[in-house]
Amino acid sequence: MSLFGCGTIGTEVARAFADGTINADLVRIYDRNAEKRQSVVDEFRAGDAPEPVDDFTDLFDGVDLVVEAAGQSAVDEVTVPSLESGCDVLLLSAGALAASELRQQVVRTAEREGQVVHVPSGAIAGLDAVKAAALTGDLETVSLTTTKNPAGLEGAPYLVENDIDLSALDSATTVFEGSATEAALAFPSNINVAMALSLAGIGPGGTTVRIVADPDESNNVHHIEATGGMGSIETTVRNVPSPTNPKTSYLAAVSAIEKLRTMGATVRVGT
Ligand SMILES: NC(=O)C1=CN([C@@H]2O[C@H](COP(=O)(O)OP(=O)(O)OC[C@H]3O[C@@H](n4cnc5c(N)ncnc54)[C@H](O)[C@@H]3O)[C@@H](O)[C@H]2O)C=CC1
Ligand SMILES: O=C([O-])CC(=O)C(=O)O
Repeated sequence: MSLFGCGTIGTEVARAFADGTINADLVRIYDRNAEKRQSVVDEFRAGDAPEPVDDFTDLFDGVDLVVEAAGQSAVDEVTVPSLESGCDVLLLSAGALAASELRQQVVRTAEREGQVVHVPSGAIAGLDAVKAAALTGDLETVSLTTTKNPAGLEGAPYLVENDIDLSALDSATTVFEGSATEAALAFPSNINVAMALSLAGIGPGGTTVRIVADPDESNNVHHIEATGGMGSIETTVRNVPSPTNPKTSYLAAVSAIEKLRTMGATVRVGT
């Protein structure tokens, strides 16, 4: 496998290769920041380390899967070339697929090339049930309410464009309501989970998203509600943020690791 993105999630994923949790080889790594590449190499014993490359197109040769853990712009750059080079992809920055043109291009390319696009559950719980409910054809509503400390939302384009100053908040405040499509553009680094939920359920146009900034909340909280002919589903995850990136829940990295680990497992539990 190869890794695109050596930040918070990429480093945790690399550690899982280094300590044998994932029973496969990490062959090459890429990040636009050379220091980040080197710090991932340093996670490995000499001789076992992946090769750091400074051009992402060098990730593909002889590799079966590329893990993207960088950002929405990276999904745009790397997904189609990976698929065309015979690699499956695992996308953490799934919100990029809110752009329907890219989503269609990715799906068409994967179909044509016979490759697979993996979107892990990431920082949320319940995609197994939502997927099964969607299969019945009568899943009616799916909503996600995400509550983060202002530190986990800072810098989002929607807040900047609308002059929303989170430092002025003294209580929980809804800062955004809209579809998952709108949320992915408004909060590209905060709400990739909404796209995973959309792809599992009723699509990004029909999935509704509410984002709450709460100065008294220290966790990244994701509450899903889904209703339909099968009954109703509710899940809440209260995630501990990653120490190196408060936007990113620690569970997101572990979810990707578990996805990669079970690709080679004999017993695979869950939908
Ligand atoms: N699906 C999910 O549940 C979750 C997804 N995410 C997403 O996963 C991605 C990674 O998250 P973190 O590791 O916390 O971010 P991070 O900011 O800690 O690390 C990202 C790394 O990617 C590199 N990078 C970014 N864009 C790049 C590009 N276009 N080309 C080359 N290198 C690039 C940066 O230099 C940095 O080292 C983000 O897009 C984040 O929004 C985060 C949390 C949950
Ligand atoms: O890690 C989280 O809690 C969710 C997140 O940032 C995302 O989906 O982009």
